Amino acid sequence: MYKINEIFETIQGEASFTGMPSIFVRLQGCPVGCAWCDTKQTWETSDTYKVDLQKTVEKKADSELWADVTVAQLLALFVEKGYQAKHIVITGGEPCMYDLVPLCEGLHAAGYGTQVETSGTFEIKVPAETWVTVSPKINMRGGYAVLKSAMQRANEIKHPIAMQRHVDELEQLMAECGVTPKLIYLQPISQKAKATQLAIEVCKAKNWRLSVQVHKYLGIN
Ligand SMILES: C[S@@+](CC[C@H](N)C(=O)[O-])C[C@H]1O[C@@H](n2cnc3c(N)ncnc32)[C@H](O)[C@@H]1O
Ligand SMILES: Nc1nc2[nH]cc(C(=O)O)c2c(=O)[nH]1
Ligand code: SF4
Ligand SMILES: [Mg+2]
Repeated sequence: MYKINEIFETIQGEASFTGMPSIFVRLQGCPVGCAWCDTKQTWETSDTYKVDLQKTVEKKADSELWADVTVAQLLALFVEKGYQAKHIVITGGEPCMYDLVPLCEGLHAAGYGTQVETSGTFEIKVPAETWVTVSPKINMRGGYAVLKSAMQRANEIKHPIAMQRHVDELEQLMAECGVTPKLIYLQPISQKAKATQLAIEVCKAKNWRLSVQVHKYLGIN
């Protein structure tokens, strides 16, 4: 069983898979507490907010309602909804609070590809084929050993920034971990003009990439 906050089909709006039709599976629960988090409704897993799967699918606005769902139920739902996307983005909340191997293996067996969005604060339990996007939450939780193994497993790094300090922290983390990722994205926090300008300048200077949360500019999920 996985606690699910919402499921929807959309266009991936961040990092390497930007533009890819995707089914998003947003898991409930995150103890990390980033001040600028855009999905705070996923933090709590209190039973008070437990509902049926159908209610999480019908959501018109963000809410803390969540449902317990099996992999088989999820696959049946994708068919029932007529979703065409073959790329599944597992996000949250913090999806790596869960063992994602059964979920990803079930999805792969049904012909889907998988991507996981994680903060690197929990051990990443996914099959080798899963694309892992690490958005490292530095000094937040989980400790250095966990974050280091996440940095080593990452297929891409996506780092939200608003000020130079955030860039410095990322560089220090990569140096300490001894990793030089091929794909490093800077993502301006909350479409702020100053953050966007800084991200553009740093990307040019360091030959990194920009990720601008395209879905927010389009006003879609
Ligand atoms: C909501 S998080 C969920 C997955 C996981 N907990 C994580 O932090 O990677 C998905 C992505 O959105 C980023 N994010 C969250 N709030 C943001 C904001 N206000 N502006 C830009 N990116 C944000 C996170 O850093 C992460 O890359
Ligand atoms: N379109 C779209 N792309 C996304 N990429 C990462 C998202 C997330 O919330 O993890 C997200 C999201 O919520 N919507
Ligand atoms: S780790 Fe991800 S979901 Fe959790 S508070 Fe930070 S951005 Fe939000
Ligand atoms: Mg989002």
